[in-house]
Amino acid sequence: MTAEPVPGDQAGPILVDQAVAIRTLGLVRSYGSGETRIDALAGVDVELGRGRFTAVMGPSGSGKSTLLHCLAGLDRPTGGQVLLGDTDLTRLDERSLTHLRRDRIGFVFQAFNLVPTLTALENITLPLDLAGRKPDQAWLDTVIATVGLADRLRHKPAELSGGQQQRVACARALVSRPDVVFADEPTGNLDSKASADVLGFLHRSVREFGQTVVMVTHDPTAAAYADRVLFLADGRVRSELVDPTAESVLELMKQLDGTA
Ligand SMILES: Nc1ncnc2c1ncn2[C@@H]1O[C@H](COP(=O)(O)OP(=O)(O)OP(=O)(O)O)[C@@H](O)[C@H]1O
Repeated sequence: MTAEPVPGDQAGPILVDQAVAIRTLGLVRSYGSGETRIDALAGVDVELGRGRFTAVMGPSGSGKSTLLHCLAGLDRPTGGQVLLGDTDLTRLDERSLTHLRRDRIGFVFQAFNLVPTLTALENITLPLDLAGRKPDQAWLDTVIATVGLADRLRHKPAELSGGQQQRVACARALVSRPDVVFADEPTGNLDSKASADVLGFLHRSVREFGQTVVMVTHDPTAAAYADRVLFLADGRVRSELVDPTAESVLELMKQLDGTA
């Protein structure tokens, strides 16, 4: 592990652990003010490992999506810091944040979010096209082969099944080799076979390509694909499991429910 100071940090140098892809310090996201104020995140300190698959779970309203959106630079926290490597997202202006999302972050959403008028291949290469970058052909071929879409590349999203569409979205997220891929309920709209395909692919991207993946899910079976599961409650990290199984996740969910 090597460490280096974070440039420009007012509270003094923070050591950056190179094994950590992204970390938060005292992360707060509040909505509203006065009596109607809601702290969606009420002080979250987490370190998410590089080349690791982390799942985020917790009851509805516990802050999972808010955390994911703050980590991915899609939402602005009201307090604390988000450090992607040595970049503090909370200090970036909108333009820099847009570039950071384009160049260093990949997304997979529950609703696939593909462009309907583009083919599967055009959807996959869209982030690179928008950035004016040429795809690394060997890497593109590897990603397409891994998601098993080689014979579907000329199809438009409406001609693909939900599972195939989500595999296109996964390939699109990976093709620029982002620092982190964020997946928000990626299997929420899929049947169990298609879910297993998508989760298997995310898992392989971590194991074989060293990708860092952070996924929000309600499903213990999905969480079991991760290396680590964080459990949120009331905007805070309440507990965690390393090397989870569906059974150990379910068991901890029951315990946490009982003590809520
Ligand atoms: N734009 C907003 N304005 C006001 N309150 C919000 C907003 N977005 C989220 N919240 C509130 O913040 C809290 C956390 O919401 P969040 O969507 O992060 O929870 P979640 O754990 O992802 O829930 P779910 O599992 O239902 O998707 C909730 O109480 C929610 O109502």
